[in-house]
Amino acid sequence: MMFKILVSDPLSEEGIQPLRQADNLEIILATELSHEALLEIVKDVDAILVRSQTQVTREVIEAAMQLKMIGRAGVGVDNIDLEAATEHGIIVVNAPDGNTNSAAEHTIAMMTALARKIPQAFNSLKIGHWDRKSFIGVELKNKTLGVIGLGRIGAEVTARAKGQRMNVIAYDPFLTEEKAKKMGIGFGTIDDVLKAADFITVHTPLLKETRHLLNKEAFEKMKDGVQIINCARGGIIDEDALYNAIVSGKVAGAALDVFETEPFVGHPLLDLPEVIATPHLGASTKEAQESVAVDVSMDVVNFFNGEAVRNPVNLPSVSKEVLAKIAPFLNLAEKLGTFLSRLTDETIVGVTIHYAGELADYDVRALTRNTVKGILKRNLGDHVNDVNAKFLAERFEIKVEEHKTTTTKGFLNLMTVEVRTAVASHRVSGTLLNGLGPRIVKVDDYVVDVVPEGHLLFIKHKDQPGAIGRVGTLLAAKNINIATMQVGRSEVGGNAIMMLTIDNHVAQNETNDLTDLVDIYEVRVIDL
Ligand SMILES: NC(=O)C1=CN([C@@H]2O[C@H](COP(=O)(O)OP(=O)(O)OC[C@H]3O[C@@H](n4cnc5c(N)ncnc54)[C@H](O)[C@@H]3O)[C@@H](O)[C@H]2O)C=CC1
Ligand SMILES: O=C(O)CCC(=O)C(=O)O
Repeated sequence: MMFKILVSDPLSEEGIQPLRQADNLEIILATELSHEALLEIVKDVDAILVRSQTQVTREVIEAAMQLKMIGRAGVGVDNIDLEAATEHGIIVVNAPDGNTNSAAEHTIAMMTALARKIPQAFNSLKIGHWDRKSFIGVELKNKTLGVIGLGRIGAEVTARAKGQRMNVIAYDPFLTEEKAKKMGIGFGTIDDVLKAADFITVHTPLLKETRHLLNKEAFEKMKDGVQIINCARGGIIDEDALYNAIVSGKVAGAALDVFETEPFVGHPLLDLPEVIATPHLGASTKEAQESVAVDVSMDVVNFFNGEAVRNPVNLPSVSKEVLAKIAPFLNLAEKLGTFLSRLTDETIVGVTIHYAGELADYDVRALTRNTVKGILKRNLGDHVNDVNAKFLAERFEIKVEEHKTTTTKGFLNLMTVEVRTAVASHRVSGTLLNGLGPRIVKVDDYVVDVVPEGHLLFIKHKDQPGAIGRVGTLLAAKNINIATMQVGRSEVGGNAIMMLTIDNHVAQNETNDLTDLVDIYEVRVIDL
């Protein structure tokens, strides 16, 4: 099968070689598209690869009827509507490591250029002035750099700033005093950083919590003559507040690579001599562009070959080691979900998954997703997948819970899934038997031993002589061949179940006359 991959922002040609080499991918290079042209071209593509220009909005996602994947060759995914992608079951991947170094180097270059007024001096020289008085700078040595956001780039900037003999103080919600000590930097609240720093650089994502993190109040807390660097995302700084803080003399200078609205042209900030700027060039190096394009292309190749992706944004990533351990259970998890969804016609309001034995040691989130996917498939078919399973469960107000216990009776591993409706609950347990594969070992209170595969008939009956024979005779009359049969009962003469595997699918209504038989209460067709 061929998949169409739209590359709608300029990506390094060397970097997209993995796409070109894949024989199931057709690449469409179409950059600088108008909004209308983008809406048209996405209609039949299977994946879109972007940098930061293309706005992958809900409208674009909803116009792309075949879309399965969005790849961001870079870190920030604020140009992609993640909620809409997740809702539509579209996986979003990014390339979080490939441009870290370039962005950190750009930050240091901007800070140095700012401190020494290099762009301003160059502009002056270009128009014929040999002016050595107007461009007195400051040294970086012994100045304090405040780093807000100590992730990949923030940490690289910190290491380089220390090389410049700067003191660094950082704030990040995940930074501990111990870690700061180990890194040889100061640790504090955001206010401590704002108050202490001579230079402040931001390296957070743009989130609700970080929008306008540097606003009027924040500038008021800073030292007089502070200088600001932003090579992360435009909206982190309130540009109007920055403008006022520069004009008032509070802020001595700002180096900006990113802006609230891009392209950023004709803005009053650009008229201020204290401001230097680049047009979002943090990641614009040959090395970074090649690296991010390779990373995202490899994930596209993996995805369309049915393999796990390395850098999912709207799915928790699973390490290779964890995946190797849980992979054999993924199929079992989905089958248990599918099985349970067929045991009731009532609305499911809750799902609890008990992981026991060796499963208790694993990161089982992928198994939970697969179980929920199996449950929802009955009504949603292909509309539910790994990406949107939990999202859809939330939307349908189905409460999903996980429990773990290291002890199991008789099994090395056991997954028990319970679904609750307003009137009843049902449980099914499954295990992976060493060398024998998956088995369903319990349904509600009945112990069974069934391979979860193919076409099943689940029959509730009364434990009476003749019940099984009557079912066999009627199925034979319908030319339905029984491949295997399991029987379980709660007590002699009490309620019992039969689980039959049959050779071909039968429709539920073809089994209606089975319930007319004496002592047969309920028949459910389950295709696994
Ligand atoms: N100018 C450019 O071309 C480039 C810009 N970027 C941008 O740089 C930023 C940082 O990227 P990475 O370091 O790769 O991301 P990262 O995810 O490794 O680090 C972000 C850090 O920000 C911290 N953070 C989140 N909320 C915070 C808050 N309220 N206050 C303080 N810290 C907070 C997080 O805990 C995390 O440690 C992103 O916005 C990314 O989009 C990245 C590459 C190139
Ligand atoms: O693609 C680019 O050049 C921008 C990179 C960027 O901003 C990011 O990775 O977050």
